[in-house]
Amino acid sequence: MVFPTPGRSSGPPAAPAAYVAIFGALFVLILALGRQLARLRLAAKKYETVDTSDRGKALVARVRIEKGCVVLVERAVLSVPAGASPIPAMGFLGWRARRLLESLYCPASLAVSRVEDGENALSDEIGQHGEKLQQAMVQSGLWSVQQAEKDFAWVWTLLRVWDANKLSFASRKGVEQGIFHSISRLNHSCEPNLRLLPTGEPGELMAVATMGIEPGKELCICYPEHNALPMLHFLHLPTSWRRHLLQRWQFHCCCTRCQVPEDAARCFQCPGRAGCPGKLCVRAAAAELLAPCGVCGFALAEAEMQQLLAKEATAEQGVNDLMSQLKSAKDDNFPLEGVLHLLGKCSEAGLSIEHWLPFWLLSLAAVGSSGRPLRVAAHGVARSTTMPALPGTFGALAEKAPASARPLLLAADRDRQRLLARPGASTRLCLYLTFDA
Ligand SMILES: C[S@@+](CC[C@H](N)C(=O)[O-])C[C@H]1O[C@@H](n2cnc3c(N)ncnc32)[C@H](O)[C@@H]1O
Repeated sequence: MVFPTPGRSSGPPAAPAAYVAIFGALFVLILALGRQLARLRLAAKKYETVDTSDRGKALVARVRIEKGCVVLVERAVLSVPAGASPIPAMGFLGWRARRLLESLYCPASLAVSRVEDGENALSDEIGQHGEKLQQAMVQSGLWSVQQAEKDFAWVWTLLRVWDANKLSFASRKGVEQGIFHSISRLNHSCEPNLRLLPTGEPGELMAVATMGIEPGKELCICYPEHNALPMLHFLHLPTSWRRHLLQRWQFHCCCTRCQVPEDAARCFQCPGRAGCPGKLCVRAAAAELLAPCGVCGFALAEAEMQQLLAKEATAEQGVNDLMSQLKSAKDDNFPLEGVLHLLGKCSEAGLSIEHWLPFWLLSLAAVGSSGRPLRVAAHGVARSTTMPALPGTFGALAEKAPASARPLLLAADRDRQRLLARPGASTRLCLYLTFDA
């Protein structure tokens, strides 16, 4: 005796036409849902991609974006541990990822290897114009000699894309480098309005607004997130130095800050009427001369300007010597006295507190007097540009500092108290980066 299987109809089989109709209807429904979801996602997107006349494509805000808002979260299309060659990973890319990467900005050659890039620069591995690429592909073990010859063109394209678009970031796996579909479209600015932060997930980053952004405004990040010096962020450097470091990306920065003739990182206290809070800034392009005071209009004669610039150069020489000393310094012999002495020299030279030399020395002094290991503090600032609030104040430091260093220390103390008094100031104090204040 044959029993019907439970759930199975014992009646005549359904007509194939009915199945086709059901599957057809389901397919149409899924398509419509997909389209609706895509539309919703687009509506929720806070940015759009536009073409610019001088810096390729750019992302601009579609809506008003509030400070602290997460503008986008994205997983890298391709990521590898920092310093590792991306060539083997390229051998495993699917066609969709390849197409996506091929659509990103692609320069004609690789950036020249620079000391600050460390070892294993891509241009060292394969030559600036890909001369040694086929050899590197075969050495990776993923390509035969014949296949390397065939795939050369697209791997060479992807490597240039990689070199121009890769970003370094920390994740649970350690420091990684990766390229992204949207994040890699963000241009650089020396007054960025976004900061990239790791979400903690491997290969994932989020872009957070560091200020309120109006619709139509370009969204920008700061490319060299690593410090140029221990505890001095790239954004505090003088224009000429920023320009030098940006050569790594092979472009001349056309952000608004770089277009302004006065260099805010090289300013002197106004020597005009007593107590004038104004500054005289170096004009970056015009043969090292100073612009008149923005507050009282006081202007120096050329000979006096030369004198001030000579004093600045002497202070800078002292700082260069300190840098060499710091490179070999151990955590337990932090040269605090040397730092305070140099701060005094900066004060005597009339440098304003925003000038990069005193700014850097003040940061060092704060860490040096807190008893924190220099290495830990420098790393904290390099990765996040924020520092845990330091226990001591600049005021306390001023008591034991040479008299010449006191004016700058006391001014820094007032600034710090003002920062701490702001609503929302937390125990994590953004001491060194005031651009997003
Ligand atoms: C990661 S891509 C950014 C997106 C790129 N604009 C595009 O069209 O896809 C980096 C390149 O954009 C250009 N770029 C980015 N920021 C710039 C800036 N501030 N000034 C000039 N060019 C810039 C440079 O050509 C740089 O190599």
